[in-house]
Formats: sequence, structure tokens, C-alpha cells
Amino acid sequence: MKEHPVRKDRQWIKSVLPDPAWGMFPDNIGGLSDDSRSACEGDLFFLRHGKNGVNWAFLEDAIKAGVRLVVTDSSIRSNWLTEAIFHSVPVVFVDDLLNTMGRVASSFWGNPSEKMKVVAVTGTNGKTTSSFLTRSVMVQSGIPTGLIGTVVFDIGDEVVEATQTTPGILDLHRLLGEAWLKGLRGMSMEVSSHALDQGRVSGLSFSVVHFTNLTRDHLDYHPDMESYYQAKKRLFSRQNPDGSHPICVVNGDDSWGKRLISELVLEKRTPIIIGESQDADISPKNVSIGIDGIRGVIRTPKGDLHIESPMTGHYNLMNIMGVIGCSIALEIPLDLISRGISAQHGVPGRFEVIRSDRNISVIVDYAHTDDALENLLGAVRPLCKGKVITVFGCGGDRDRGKRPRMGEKAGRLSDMVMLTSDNPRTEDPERILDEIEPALKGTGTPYERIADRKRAIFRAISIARPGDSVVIAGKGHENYQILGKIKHHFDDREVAREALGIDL
Ligand SMILES: CC(=O)N[C@H]1[C@@H](OP(=O)(O)OP(=O)(O)OC[C@H]2O[C@@H](n3ccc(=O)[nH]c3=O)[C@H](O)[C@@H]2O)O[C@H](CO)[C@@H](O)[C@@H]1O[C@H](C)C(=O)N[C@@H](C)C(=O)N[C@H](CCC(=O)O)C(=O)O
Ligand SMILES: Nc1ncnc2c1ncn2[C@@H]1O[C@H](COP(=O)(O)OP(=O)(O)OP(=O)(O)O)[C@@H](O)[C@H]1O
Repeated sequence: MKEHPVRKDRQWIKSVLPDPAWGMFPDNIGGLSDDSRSACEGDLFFLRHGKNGVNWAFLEDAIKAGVRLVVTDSSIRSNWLTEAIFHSVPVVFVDDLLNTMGRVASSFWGNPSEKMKVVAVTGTNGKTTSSFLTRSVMVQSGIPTGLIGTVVFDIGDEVVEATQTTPGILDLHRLLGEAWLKGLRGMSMEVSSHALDQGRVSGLSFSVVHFTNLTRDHLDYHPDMESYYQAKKRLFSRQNPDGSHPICVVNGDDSWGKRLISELVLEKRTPIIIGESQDADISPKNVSIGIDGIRGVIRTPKGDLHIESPMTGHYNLMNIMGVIGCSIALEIPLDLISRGISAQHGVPGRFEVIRSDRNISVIVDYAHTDDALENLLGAVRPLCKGKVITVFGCGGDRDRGKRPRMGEKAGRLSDMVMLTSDNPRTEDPERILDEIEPALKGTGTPYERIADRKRAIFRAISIARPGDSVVIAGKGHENYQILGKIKHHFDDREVAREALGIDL
């Protein structure tokens, strides 16, 4: 049985759940699970609907694994109950399973998010960057803070590669619970639209929520931009379990951000607005963006704030201003905010420069939306003395609508393009390139089409001349490429070093 530091006896179970429809509460619960593959003896098992309904075999497997209590949705009543009775496992029915899961999981771990400062960021781009920066500021201000997002789940002495941007509801509560037990008092986390749509943050309490921007992405999952926006909006309209609302920080320069602000104001909420305009609560006063980073003065409601960051590009200025908003919401003094921003030297796979003695800049970046690609190439152009050579592709089994858009942006903003594969997944790599190519061709920019990503990177670096920049976009920190259903080891940074002749 899984060890749990907090005793979860019958009294506790009775306090969080209605009586079982059949059987009696067990004496104690060892852990929580909602997946038969990881269910353990002594667990409380949540039986959930999947996209194909309820799979009774999962329940059977969970019972075989020794789960002690089953909690499920009232709508799931069927002859499987006989199965549970046969195996003598008590069953509890609830009307809102996700809400119950959130409450039970939070309570199981001692309601960590209610005791910690939890800052959540959402938006199409900038979540990872903002979450790293926010953590840095929180740490500088003396709050030991963890990180949950696309790159890593970092809870003190335990840093694991992220499996998802926002983990499943039970993992999320567990990570917070373990973080609290390890002495962390803050968490900086990314919340994806998938997570919001699927209620993965149910039961969590947030101190501050931050909206970066919304541009086209994930329309393989959300039917349209309106649904995508509504999913994101949930983070701002939801209440914490105690009925309070988190403080909202919103990018007022983004058109969807503007809409969010007006809807929040109608709900009598007062978001902290960031943006270029002096009407924003947080705006640049005198800022320069150069090859060596961003420095200058930001206007804030608490006075002028000096910033000096090694990160570059206008979009990172927007990320920094959002993080300043979150930090002010947490009442962190300006000098510590400034220190935290300077201390964050970069984020893995985000504008990561591969240095060599070849006098060409190789930049690896996670940009995989047309907006991110446009911002990235816009940031590289003024820093580059020579030509901009862009290597990029688009993921398979994902939003196909962004393919021509990325092709057009790459062509229009580069001097040369290597059209290649991203993560083709189960799609034919050549068919993906077919869907990108016409828009790229339409820009008139020279390009080569090389589906093999390693060959494409080698080719781009081989044609680069001193002063040129090679931008390798799309995979950033990822150390794999998904071909079919298999993940193969692949790291743009390693391949670039190999092509540059740098010892690995
Ligand atoms: C499309 C999608 O988001 N699917 C999520 C969804 O899956 P689903 O509805 O199909 O559920 P299911 O797999 O049928 O399972 C239903 C229930 O049966 C359980 N189960 C399932 C299999 C089994 O053998 N035994 C078993 O008990 C499952 O644990 C679950 O409780 O619910 C599952 C349980 O929470 C998630 O793991 C799963 O995320 C998948 C794996 C995923 O990674 N989705 C991606 C698209 C995603 O969420 N991405 C965003 C980031 C996007 C970005 O910004 O790039 C993220 O936050 O990572
Ligand atoms: N505020 C921003 N606006 C537009 N583009 C941005 C912004 N911040 C970062 N980017 C670009 O988007 C890429 C991804 O950035 P980041 O990882 O911070 O975003 P993300 O929201 O976490 O992305 P994902 O959801 O795909 O993990 C960066 O590599 C950069 O090219």
C-alpha cells in the first residue's frame, strides 16, 4: 500500500463523502486513484467517464488491484454495481464527480493550495516563460516555490520531466500536497485550456491568475476560438473553494484580453491590467530591448520599477510585465521583484542560443504557433546582422488550420526556410509538409523541403555564413520526436551542437 503521511481514517472519509449506496466506509484510505493502471491496494478509486463512456474493465482491474472504496457519478448506474458488490467494495454515488474529486483530493492532502501562494498562468503563449519568472520572483521574496508546467514538475528536491502541461486532477493535488510537506509555500503553475475544460484544477485555490494572450491553437480540441476562449476564461471566473476570487492579471494589449477585462469589470472584479498604453496599471516607461536583453523602467501602481533581464524580444517584455502584476498582487516589494526578474537567465528551449566559434547564432525555440513564430522571428531580425534561416514544421494529429499560417509567417519573416517535420505523430510527414508548403511558396522566400529534421538542421547550419542566424523552431526543450506512436530520442540543441562540430 502507498504510504501517506496524513492519516485518512473513517472519520475523515465520512466528513468528505456521502454514505455509500452499498456497504460501509472502510477503516482508512491509503491513496487516491482514477486510473486502473496505477490503482493500488487500499485506494479510493474514482470511476470516471472517458471519451468512449465508462469502461467496466477499468473498474474490474481496480477492484483486482485492491481498491477499498469506489466513488462515481450518479449517472453511472448499471449492472457493474453487482460486480462491485460481488467483490465487496462499497460504492458512493455523487452528483458532480469532478467537484467531489477536487474536494476529496484537496482534503486528503490537507488543503495545501489554501495554505500556499498559488499563481496560475494561462494563455496560448508565454505560460512557461511567465511561470519560471514568477517562481524566480517568489523565491527571491523568500517564498520557497515549486513549478508545474510544460517543462518540469519541480517540487523541491524532486524534479521530474513534465508529462503534461497541467497534470490530471489527482496528480495535481498530490504534487501540491507533497510540495507543502517538503516545505514549499508557493507554487507557480501553468494551466492549459485542456485542463480547464476537463476540470483538472477543481478543488484548487489560487491567489493570482494571469492571462498572457490568446491566438489560434488547439482547434483540434476546441471547436472554435470562442470555445477556446471560454475554456481559458474559466480560470478567471471560477471561485476558490472558500468562495473568494483570485486577483486577476490580464494583458490589455491582446484583443481577447481586452474582452476578458471588460467581462471581469461587469462582474465587479478589478483586474490588474498590463500593456503598452499608459492607461494600463503596469506599462513600460523607458525600456530598451536589445541583443543582451531587456532593461529600463516599468510604471507600476507601487512606483517605478527598474528591470534588467537577459531575456529578449517584445513578447518577453509582456511576460515580464505580467509577472510584475502577479508579484504586486502578492505584495512583493519592488526591489525583490526586480531581483527575481534579473535572476531568471532563461527558460529551457525558449530563445536558447547555442554558442559556437562559427560566428553564427543558432537559436532553439519552442514557437509552434503562428503567433509565437511571428514574435520569435520579429525578435531575431533586429538582432541579426546577416540572414535569418528558419527551420520549422508543424505537429501531426493537431490543429491543421495553423499549417498554412505558419508557412506564411516563416516565409515572410525569414530569408531562407528549411521546411521539415515537427512531431508527425500518426500522420504522414510528407502530407503535413504538403499542407504548409503552398503558403510558404506564396511568400517567394527561397526554401528547401527536407522531412528528416536532423538533415534539415544540418543543412541550415551548413549554409549559414558569419553573421547569419539559424532559428530552429517548434520543439524547444523537447528531447524526443514522435513518429507514429513512438517517441524517439531527438533534441534540437544536441543536433545543432553536432552540426556545429561542438563536442557533446
Ligand atoms: C484529449 C485529452 O486531453 N484527454 C484527456 C482525457 O482523456 P479521456 O477523456 O480520453 O479519458 P480516457 O483516457 O478515456 O480515460 C477515462 C478514465 O478512465 C481511466 N482509465 C483509462 C485507461 C485505463 O486503462 N484505465 C483507466 O482507469 C482514466 O484515468 C480516466 O479516469 O482525460 C485523461 C484523464 O485525465 C487525460 O489523461 C487525457 O489527457 C491526454 C493524455 C493528454 O495528454 N491530452 C493533451 C492534449 C493535453 O491535455 N494537453 C495539454 C497541453 C496542451 C498545450 O498547451 O500544448 C496539457 O495540459 O498537457
Ligand atoms: N507573451 C508571448 N506572446 C507571444 N509569443 C510568446 C510569448 N511568450 C513566449 N512566446 C513564444 O512562444 C513560445 C512558447 O513560449 P512559452 O513556452 O513560454 O509558452 P507556453 O504558453 O508555455 O507554450 P505551450 O502551451 O505550448 O507550452 C516561445 O518559445 C516564444 O517563441
